[in-house]
Order: sequence, then C-alpha cells, then structure tokens
Amino acid sequence: MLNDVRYRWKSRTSFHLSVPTLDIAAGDTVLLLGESGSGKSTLLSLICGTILADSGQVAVAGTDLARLSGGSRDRFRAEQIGMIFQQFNLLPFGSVLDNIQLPLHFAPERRKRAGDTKTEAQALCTALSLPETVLASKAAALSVGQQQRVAVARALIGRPPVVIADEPTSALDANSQATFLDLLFDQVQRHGTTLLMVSHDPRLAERFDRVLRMEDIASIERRVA
Ligand SMILES: Nc1ncnc2c1ncn2[C@@H]1O[C@H](COP(=O)(O)OP(=O)(O)OP(=O)(O)O)[C@@H](O)[C@H]1O
Repeated sequence: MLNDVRYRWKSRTSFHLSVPTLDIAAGDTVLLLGESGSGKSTLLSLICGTILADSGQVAVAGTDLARLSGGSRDRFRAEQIGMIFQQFNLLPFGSVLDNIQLPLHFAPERRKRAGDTKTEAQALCTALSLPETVLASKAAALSVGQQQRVAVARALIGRPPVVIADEPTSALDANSQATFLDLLFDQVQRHGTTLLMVSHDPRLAERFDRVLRMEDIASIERRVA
C-alpha cells in the first residue's frame, strides 16, 4: 500500500516519481506495465524497502517500512518478500540447493515454515518441472530456462506472502515464457501468494487479476542538472 509517495533519484539527471495511492490486496496477482524508464523498478525498490520514500508512506503486509531500522527492514524483506530478478541473480558456483536456501539465512520465520529445507527445495523443483537430480548441480551448468525456475523456487521457499518479479521472462523465448508463467501461477495460486510482476509486455495481461499501468498510477519528472 502506497500513500502520497514521492521519491527522487539524485543523479546527473534527476528522476522524480510520485505515486498518489496504490493498494494491492493480499493474494492478488498484479501486472505492472510501463515503458522503459517509467520508474517500474524504482517502484519495486520502494515496495521492497531497498530505497526509502522521501515522503509519504509505503506499507507492506501492514508494516510501514520507514518505521523499521535498516537491519530490521532487511530482515522484514527476507521474511515477507520473495524476489525474482530479470538476471536471476543466482550464485553461479553455488549448487541449486544453496541458491534456493539462500533467503532463509536471513529469515528465521521463513526457515521454520520451510520445515526440512532440502525436502521443500526438492518439492519446489519437482513442481517447477526441474530434473530430479538438479539440487546438486551448479547453477551455472543449467539452461537459462532452468536457472529462471531455480530463481522462482528461491523466491517461493518458506512461502513468503508476497512475490515480486522484475521482468522475469525477458531472457526466455516465447515457449519457455508460457511454461514459466504456468508454473509460477500454479505455485502462487496454490499458496494464496500476492504476486506483483513488472513487464513491458501487455500480452501477459490476461493471466493476472489486475493490470496497472505506470502512467495511470504514477507521475514522473526528469530534470537535467
Ligand atoms: N540506481 C539508480 N541511480 C540513479 N538513478 C536511477 C537509478 N535507478 C534508476 N534511476 C533513474 O530512474 C529512472 C527510472 O528507472 P527505472 O529503472 O525505475 O525504470 P523502469 O521503468 O524499470 O525501466 P526499464 O523497463 O528500462 O527497466 C531512470 O531513467 C534513471 O534515471
């Protein structure tokens, strides 16, 4: 939930983002569309608490992010939010199991929910149609499509209530994209997870409960210093 939020990147070209109000209901799947440079990733960073609003309020699962100290905000993010990035951000020389377990190191509640983490990681891999023996493989040895599924398993382990995905399909071909989204949706719907996914591809819209367009929810301003 965002209220009257303003944020400015202070760089040579300063970029101002204002979001009057944005409310996402728990369990909704939401697609955020917008052109390159319209501030989609900036908005996701505000929601994840990796950057803090200059003014206004950003609340996730009822918690005002500005009220948390830096360390508790990092822990809150690890507990509450599973993240899938455009470039997957896997540790290439780590095993698939290491990669999937990574967020649990910073999130004791999430670790508890995951139970036996190896069994949970294996179950997620099976649900995501990854090969039986994948857990021991080095992440770098997998195909791009397989790496992206590992990134999904990492985001989903321990059932965080919110999953945020920043253009997760941009490195995949059309067939792999469709399979990837089927698997992701199957998982988030099974667990009632809130999904916020950024894309610039409007063809994905029909899969989602709600579609937001940056131009409708935010205003931006660029100034060259
Ligand atoms: N780390 C940063 N430091 C300074 N300015 C930044 C930073 N990240 C983004 N910006 C500024 O914010 C603007 C919006 O970028 P942002 O990445 O949020 O847009 P986007 O809609 O996600 O674009 P894309 O679809 O190309 O990823 C950029 O034009 C840039 O000027």
